[in-house]
Amino acid sequence: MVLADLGSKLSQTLKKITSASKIDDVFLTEVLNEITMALLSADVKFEHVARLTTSVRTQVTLFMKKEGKYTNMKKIIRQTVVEELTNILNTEKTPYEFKRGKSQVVMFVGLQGAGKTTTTTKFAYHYIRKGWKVALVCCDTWRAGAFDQLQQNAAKIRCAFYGNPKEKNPVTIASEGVEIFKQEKYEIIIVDTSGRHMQEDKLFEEMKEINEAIDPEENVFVMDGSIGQACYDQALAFRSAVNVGSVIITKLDGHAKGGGALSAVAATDSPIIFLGVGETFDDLEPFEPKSFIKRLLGLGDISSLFKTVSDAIPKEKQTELAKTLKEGKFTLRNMKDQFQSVLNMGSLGTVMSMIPGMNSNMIPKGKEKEASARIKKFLYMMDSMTEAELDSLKPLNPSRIRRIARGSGTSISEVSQLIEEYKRFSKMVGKMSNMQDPKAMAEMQRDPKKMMQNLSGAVDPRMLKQLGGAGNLMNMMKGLGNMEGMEGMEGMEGMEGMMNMLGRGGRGGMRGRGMRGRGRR
Ligand SMILES: Nc1nc2c(ncn2[C@@H]2O[C@H](COP(=O)(O)OP(=O)(O)OP(=O)(O)O)[C@@H](O)[C@H]2O)c(=O)[nH]1
Repeated sequence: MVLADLGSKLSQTLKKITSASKIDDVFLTEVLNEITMALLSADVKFEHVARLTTSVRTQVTLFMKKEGKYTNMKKIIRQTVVEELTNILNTEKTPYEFKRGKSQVVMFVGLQGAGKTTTTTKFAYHYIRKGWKVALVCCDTWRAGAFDQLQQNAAKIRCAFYGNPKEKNPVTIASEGVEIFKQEKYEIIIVDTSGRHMQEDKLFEEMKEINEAIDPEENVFVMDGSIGQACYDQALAFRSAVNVGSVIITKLDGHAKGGGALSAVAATDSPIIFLGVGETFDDLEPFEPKSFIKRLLGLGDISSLFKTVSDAIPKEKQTELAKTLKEGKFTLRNMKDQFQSVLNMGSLGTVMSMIPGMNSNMIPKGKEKEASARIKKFLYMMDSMTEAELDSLKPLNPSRIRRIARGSGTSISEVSQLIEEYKRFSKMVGKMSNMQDPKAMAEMQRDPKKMMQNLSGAVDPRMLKQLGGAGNLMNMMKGLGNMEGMEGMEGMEGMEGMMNMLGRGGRGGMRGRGMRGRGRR
C-alpha cells in the first residue's frame, strides 16, 4: 500500500538489529537516526518523531539497566515504534455508529477534487454490502457533472439516489432528498456537498446552511492524503465551520507523503474512519490505528485478516459449506459462494497487506483487477445456471454449456474454462479432505515438499503467479506461523482463511496447526 516506502524503510532498520554483531549505545543512536529520517521523509510531524525516538531510547535504556545488556532490543524498538505511531493516530473522540432500523444522515464535506463524490459512493457501497438500506443525495450544484457522476455511481452500486439538476439551491435539494429517504425508511442517507477552494468563504457558509437544514448525525470530512502537512490547516478550517465527526483520507495509494496527512488529522482530534486506496468502489479500507501501523511496518495484521475473511463469508454459508464438504461433495454452488466471498473481501492488495511480510504492492493493481474481473465473469455464468445445475455433481453437457454462454453473454470456451476450474477445485477439495486424517497430516509435516505441492495445487495457477509463485506462498505460510498476534488463533482458521482468500474452494482440508507449528520451531 502507500506508505509502503516508510514501512519498508523501517523494516529494513529493524532487520539491521537482527544482523548486528554489536549492540550498544552507538548502535542504538544510529538506529534511531534511521527511524527519524524515515518518518520525517514520510512527512510525519517533527514533534511526533521526537517523542517517538525519546520513548524508544527510554524503553531500551530501562531494559538495559534491568538486564545489564542490550537484549530483546529489536522487540522493544518494534513494540515502542508501533505503540507510539498508534498513539499519534488514536483520538479520544469516537466515530458515529449507525443503528439498524433508524434513518441517519451523514454529510460529506471537503475541498474540490479531494475525492468526495467517489468516497460517498465507496462509503455507500461498504454499507450496502453489509446489508444496510443506503441512499445517496447529490447537492453539489457547483460543479457541472457532479449530478451525473453521482447518479451513475449510484446506479453502478445499485443505491437509491436523489438529485435535482434544475434546482440551484443546495439547501433545498439536501432537505428534499433527506426528507424523501427518511419517509422511505432508509437507514443511512449520505449527502454529498459541493467541494470548492479553501479560500472561498461561500463554501463554508453553504456548508453551515445545509448542516443546519438537515441536522446530520455525522459530518465526514474527506481529505486528499497526498498533500502532506497542508492537511492540517484544511482539517482545522473545516472543523471550525462544522462539527467534523470523522475523517476519510483519500488517495493513499501510491503516495509516500501519507504520514503527514495522518499526523495532521490526528492533531485535529477527529478519528479517521476509512482510507481511500484507489479509484474503484471497493478501494476503501476501514481504519484501525494499530493494525494500520503494523501493516505499515510490514508486520502484517492477522487479526484483521481473519475478520475480513469471516466477515466476507456469512455464518450460515460457512456451516452449510462445512456440511456439504464433510459429505465429500463440492458443487458449482459451493464454488459460486467461494467466489462471492473472495469478492466480498474487497481489494486483494488490501488483504495481502494484512499478511506478515507482504504488502499490497506485491500484486500489481492491473493484475488484481484482472483477477477480480475473471471471478466476476465466472459469477455471471453461474447466475445463468439453473438451480439443478448449480447443485449437480455431474459435468454439464455441451448443450447446457451453450445455453449458459448465451445467457451470460460469454463464450462457450469461457464457460468450459469455468467447468475446468470447477473440476480442479473439486479434485482439490477431495485431496484436502483426505488430509483431515491425522496420519496424513503428520506425514505432511514430515515432508514439507509434499505439503507445498498440495498447497500450490489448491491455489488457482494464475493467482499463484500473481502471488509470486509457490516459493513466495511458502514464505507467506512460514510468516503466518511466526506472526506475532497469532496467539489464540487456532491454525485451522488461519489456513482456511488463506485458502478461501486465494480462491481454493471449500473448507476443511489443510489443518493449520501443523503449518503453524512448523513456523514457530
Ligand atoms: N488514486 C485515487 N484516486 C481517487 C481516490 N478517491 C478519489 N479519487 C479520484 O480523485 C478524483 C476526484 O474525485 P471526485 O470524487 O470527483 O472528487 P470531489 O471531491 O467530489 O470533487 P468536487 O466535486 O470537485 O469537490 C477522481 O479522479 C477520483 O477517481 C483514491 O482513494 N485514490
